[in-house]
Amino acid sequence: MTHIPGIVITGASGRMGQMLIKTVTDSDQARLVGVVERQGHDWIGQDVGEAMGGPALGVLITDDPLEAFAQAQAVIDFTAPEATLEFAALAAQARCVHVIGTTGMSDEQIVALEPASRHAVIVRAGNMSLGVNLLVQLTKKVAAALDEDFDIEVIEGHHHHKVDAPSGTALMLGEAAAEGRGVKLADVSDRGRDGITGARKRGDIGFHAIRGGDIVGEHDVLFAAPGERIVLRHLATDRAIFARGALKAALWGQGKAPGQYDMVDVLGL
Ligand SMILES: NC(=O)c1ccc[n+]([C@@H]2O[C@H](COP(=O)([O-])OP(=O)(O)OC[C@H]3O[C@@H](n4cnc5c(N)ncnc54)[C@H](O)[C@@H]3O)[C@@H](O)[C@H]2O)c1
Ligand SMILES: O=C(O)C1=N[C@H](C(=O)O)CCC1
Repeated sequence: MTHIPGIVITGASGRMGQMLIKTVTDSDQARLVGVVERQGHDWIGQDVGEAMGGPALGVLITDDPLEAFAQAQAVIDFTAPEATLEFAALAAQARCVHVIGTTGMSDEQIVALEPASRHAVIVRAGNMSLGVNLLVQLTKKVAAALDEDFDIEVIEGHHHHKVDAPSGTALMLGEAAAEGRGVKLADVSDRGRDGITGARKRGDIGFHAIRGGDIVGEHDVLFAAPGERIVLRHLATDRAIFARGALKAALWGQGKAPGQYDMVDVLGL
């Protein structure tokens, strides 16, 4: 019996799914024990290595998540909100650590994760990279140090396939800025201005989304005052940074008490 945790990757054919499969198979700290795709996908039943255009990995792609989770100690899930909710219940049933990278979840969907987190560890973050999670801490500090003479705007850019806006990362940065200022983001959030909007409201936190080409993920937090500006910036150039963070979270979660955690917990920031 090996103590190396067995990992299941959901959304196997996706941009992040394939990156996660590579990251787990390259690691000597984890074993790939299952991969899941949605029902009807043409990868179902194939060996995942061959489906990805490489050598066989001895792991067949399934559309039965519970069967896969039952063999595993952790599930790494970068899919879509409805799928993630279903996987949370099944991962809890299998007592697997559930690492959630999926973004675009509504407030109601986030609340709906609560029952699963009473039985299993959930680590959820809109961005699993070390750099962004450090930027979140910096944003909180800078926002706490400056007053409302500094207008805060979060500007993000992603590839043209991305379906949700603002990005999960932009929302993390907005939350951090609001927390630093001691306000609730919901009370000050101003998303994507268009038309005769009137002058900017003092204290608002603005969000803007660029979508184009193959941008992996770019985030600026702008603090703009009369006469000076500060820009905090993170540029992702390789999805491997998200996959490495997710694997770290899956390993960190082993043996932890059931509950909801984030990358600040995992990275000890
Ligand atoms: N937290 C982070 O660090 C981070 C980083 C990158 C992407 N993301 C998020 O991860 C998610 C996926 O991004 P992507 O670019 O890989 O998208 P993608 O569209 O390339 O991949 C999503 C995959 O999920 C699969 N899927 C959907 N429903 C499913 C179901 N019910 N069962 C099994 N598989 C299912 C799809 O078939 C697809 O293969 C998005 O929400 C994105 O914002 C988060
Ligand atoms: O490619 C994506 O989609 C990404 N999503 C996350 C977000 O919404 O912030 C992280 C960056 C890449």
